[in-house]
Formats: sequence, C-alpha cells, structure tokens
Amino acid sequence: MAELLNEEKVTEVLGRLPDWRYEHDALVRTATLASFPDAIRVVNRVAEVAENDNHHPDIDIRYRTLTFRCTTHSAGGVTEADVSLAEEIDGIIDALS
Ligand SMILES: C[C@H](O)[C@H](O)[C@H]1CNC2=NC(N)=NC(=O)C2=N1
Repeated sequence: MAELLNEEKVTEVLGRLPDWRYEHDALVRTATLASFPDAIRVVNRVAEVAENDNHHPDIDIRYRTLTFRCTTHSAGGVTEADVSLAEEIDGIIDALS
C-alpha cells in the first residue's frame, strides 16, 4: 500500500510545486491554455504519461482551463506517486504553453 504523506511532508512538497495547492486530500492545479485544442493537447500528453505511470489524475476540462487533481485513490490521499505526477504535469504544461 502506498504510504500517505503527512501534513509536514505535503507542506514541503508544495514548496517545490508553487502552482499546486492541497485540497481535500489531493494536490490540485489549474492551468489556462491559449486555446481549446492546446488544452486538449495537454490532456492527451498527460493521459500518455499517466497511463505509463499507472497513476491517473482527475481532470476537469472547461474550454481552455484545466484542473488536475492528483490523489491516490487506493490510499485515500496524497502519496509520492501524486507528487511525481504533479511534477510531470507541470513539465507538460510548461512545454505546451
Ligand atoms: C488497477 C490499477 O493499477 C489501479 O486502479 C491504479 C490505476 N490508477 C490509479 N490512479 C490513482 N490516482 N490512484 C490509484 O489508486 C490508481 N490505481
């Protein structure tokens, strides 16, 4: 079972992930892209990475604005897998913005 991160560790992680926040047992980030196709390109790339990692974010798509929620469903909260996925999502957004 993946180990849940405690409050102190989550705080430390958020220091490295300035675009993310901790909300209801998940790391959450919102990003607005230049167009709807650009947003979907980000979603498609994240989907490939998530599938490869076997760790999937919740994704909310509203026109150009994406909201990613990273939580480990099987653990009921944030684990290292969510931190890694958040970092990968940041890289994809930076690369496709
Ligand atoms: C069977 C499959 O490995 C599991 O359902 C994986 C898939 N992706 C997952 N993604 C996330 N975020 N949490 C999980 O617990 C999880 N479990």
